[in-house]
Amino acid sequence: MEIFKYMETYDYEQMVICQDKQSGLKAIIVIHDTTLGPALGGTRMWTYKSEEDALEDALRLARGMTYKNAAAGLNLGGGKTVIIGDPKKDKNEEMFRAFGRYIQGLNGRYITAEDVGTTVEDMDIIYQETPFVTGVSPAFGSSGNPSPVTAYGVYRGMKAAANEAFGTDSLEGKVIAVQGVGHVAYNLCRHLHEEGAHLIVTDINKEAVDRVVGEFGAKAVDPDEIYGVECDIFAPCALGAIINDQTIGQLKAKVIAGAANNQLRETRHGDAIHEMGIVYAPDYVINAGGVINVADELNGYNRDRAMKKVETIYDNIAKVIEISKRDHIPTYLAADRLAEERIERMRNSRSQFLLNERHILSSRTR
Ligand SMILES: NC(=O)c1ccc[n+]([C@@H]2O[C@H](COP(=O)([O-])OP(=O)(O)OC[C@H]3O[C@@H](n4cnc5c(N)ncnc54)[C@H](O)[C@@H]3O)[C@@H](O)[C@H]2O)c1
Ligand SMILES: CC(C)C[C@H](N)C(=O)O
Repeated sequence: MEIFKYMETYDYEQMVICQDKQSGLKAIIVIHDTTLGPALGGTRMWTYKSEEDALEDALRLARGMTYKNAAAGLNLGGGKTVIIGDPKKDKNEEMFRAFGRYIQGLNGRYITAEDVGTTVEDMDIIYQETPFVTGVSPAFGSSGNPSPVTAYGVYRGMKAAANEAFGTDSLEGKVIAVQGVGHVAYNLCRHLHEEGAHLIVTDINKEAVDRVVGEFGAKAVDPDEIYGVECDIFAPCALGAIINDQTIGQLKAKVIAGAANNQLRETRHGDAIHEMGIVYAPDYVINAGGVINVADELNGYNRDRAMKKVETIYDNIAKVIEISKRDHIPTYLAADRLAEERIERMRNSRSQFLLNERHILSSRTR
């Protein structure tokens, strides 16, 4: 990859390569845009096939956070970290302490939280080195694990998308295919089951599948089968790029609404599903519940206030669908316009992020 060319094309601000030999830390922090405020985005730990793959993931995810935070109406920019390694085998305390020191070195330009492969316990370790971390344990006055809140936001957004496709936002009796039943999707399945939906699920982790089969009466299928199952709604809740040339032709759903980041491999895949008449709830709009929740920590966490804002994901998805219909454009493009217009308006009234008291997580105890 020609890094500067890529960064220039999508207007990235900064990339930090972090290496700590003793702990084995190999991390890439990417700050995409701080027009709206400090870059808030989670830390993913994953076994990438190559450094190139890790770099590309970090870049794509960081830019996604800029759009997510802007579309959610947060005064935050976008950034993300990937740590190269196996979250089941390669973690140690020194690694997250070392990573915390790198974050501290950015002096508030980047604030982290959980993502795939990282946990509240990891955030607690980072917090020993820097206040610029959210999703820390409630014992510190924090909001804890963002996944259940993300799940609730996805559930609300799914209802808004269903309203467009089926003329009712009730999910009772709907068949919903869920790809990946990890932290977010387990909680999503609970909401869907409580509303009377029928679940078809898959995961590469058998234990995760067994849990939702046992608790919510879900039917399990193999990972490759999930795209082609007969269903009303497809909920991608694993990793990104799963709407692509290989999968689109298999899809039977009328709605795509799930938690995964970067679901479209390329924008042309968003055009294709639009032409097929599928109502697509743009990933970064529907999965903003977690970041809305952790962002509230910056004001001294208040769960009621955070949940009220998460409720607005229903309205945000409805608004994106309305713009899509009004302007005859796919929903992914409508969401991009919403986010870009907000950033542009703010860019004209202020430029770069400056640290002020509101961004210091002072309400917590150490
Ligand atoms: N956790 C959050 O609050 C949050 C917020 C916004 C977006 N997201 C996104 O939602 C997605 C899920 O996040 P999570 O926190 O639940 O992660 P997780 O790691 O707990 O769950 C992901 C699940 O997907 C499974 N999986 C991976 N590859 C798969 C495949 N090919 N087929 C089937 N299953 C597969 C994993 O085994 C795991 O159980 C991610 O894309 C994440 O970036 C998460
Ligand atoms: C909780 C958030 C800061 C990060 C989350 N993983 C997301 O992608 O939105």
